[in-house]
Amino acid sequence: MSNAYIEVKNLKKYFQTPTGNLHAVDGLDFSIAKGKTIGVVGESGCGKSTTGRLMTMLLEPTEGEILFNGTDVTKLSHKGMAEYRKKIQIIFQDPFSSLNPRKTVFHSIVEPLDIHRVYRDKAEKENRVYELMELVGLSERFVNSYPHELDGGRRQRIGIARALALSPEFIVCDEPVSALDVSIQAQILNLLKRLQLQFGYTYMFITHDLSVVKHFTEEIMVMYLGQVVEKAPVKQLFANPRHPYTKALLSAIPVPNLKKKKERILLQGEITSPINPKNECRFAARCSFATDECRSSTPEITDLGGGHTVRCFRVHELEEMRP
Ligand SMILES: Nc1ncnc2c1ncn2[C@@H]1O[C@H](COP(=O)(O)OP(=O)(O)OP(=O)(O)O)[C@@H](O)[C@H]1O
Repeated sequence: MSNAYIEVKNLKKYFQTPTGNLHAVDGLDFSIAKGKTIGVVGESGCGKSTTGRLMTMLLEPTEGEILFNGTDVTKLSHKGMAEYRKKIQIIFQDPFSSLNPRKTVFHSIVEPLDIHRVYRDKAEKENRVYELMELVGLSERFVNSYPHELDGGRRQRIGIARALALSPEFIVCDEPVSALDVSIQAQILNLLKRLQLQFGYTYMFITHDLSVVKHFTEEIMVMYLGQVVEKAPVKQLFANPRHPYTKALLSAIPVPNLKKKKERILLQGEITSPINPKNECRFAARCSFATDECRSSTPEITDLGGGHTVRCFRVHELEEMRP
């Protein structure tokens, strides 16, 4: 038996739509070690947020297992689920829409403590709110401010303080910096990193932007239409991406050094529908290397060793073709 802290097996989420079953997440397998971060990357609609919501059980999976310390949380009793919910938290992209505009900073942060009745003593509870504000770098002078009176970075700090309130173990960060200015992005990423070092949090970091996770995660999982097409330790993925889709994503990251100018790979062709997907490689319609085999059967995952896996029929052939 594996001793992974979090282990996900064959996780699926299908949504019923008027035209058929939409395969939002279609057979994910991965694990996360305690205190580490997994990055989940891919274009809009590939199933990143659905994966995050499944991990926090805000959505019920259609199939599959989510083992948390060896316990399958998809099968928890009502009481067991209440305990699990305290250990896992989610930080959303847009704190403005996830915060109640009529609640002050104090009331936003105290809410999870009240819902879970953590403190009987009022003074202790207030102290905890101030402690959380300090942890996330939010000055006490904002305690009675409303979200609209604060900038995006400070609003996200409230979102983080709320997520930390119940002392979680695992935090899903769903595009936590995408709505922020670049200068503020770095501050929030540094804060999340510092908190991880201080409290040993395990993170799932969801983003459409590979450059954001480069210095933040140990491992990256690239998703395309509900499936993982490539998973690797972060350095390996940036140094030697093997799936044509990962290569295209990486080619879109601007490089500051003009001498190292790289060619951007533009993806052409229509994105395959996630509704009742055919038996084919889901990337085939946009892949310039696709063959008849790619258009008539689904590739299995190839294990390249060292934690690097790829879902592509032609992975070895394409490596040989490299200049
Ligand atoms: N409640 C729902 N009902 C029907 N379809 C849904 C539902 N939620 C998500 N989907 C569909 O599932 C697919 C995956 O959506 P998801 O939001 O997980 O993608 P994403 O990668 O997070 O995209 P984005 O970055 O735009 O949020 C999309 O095709 C989306 O339209």
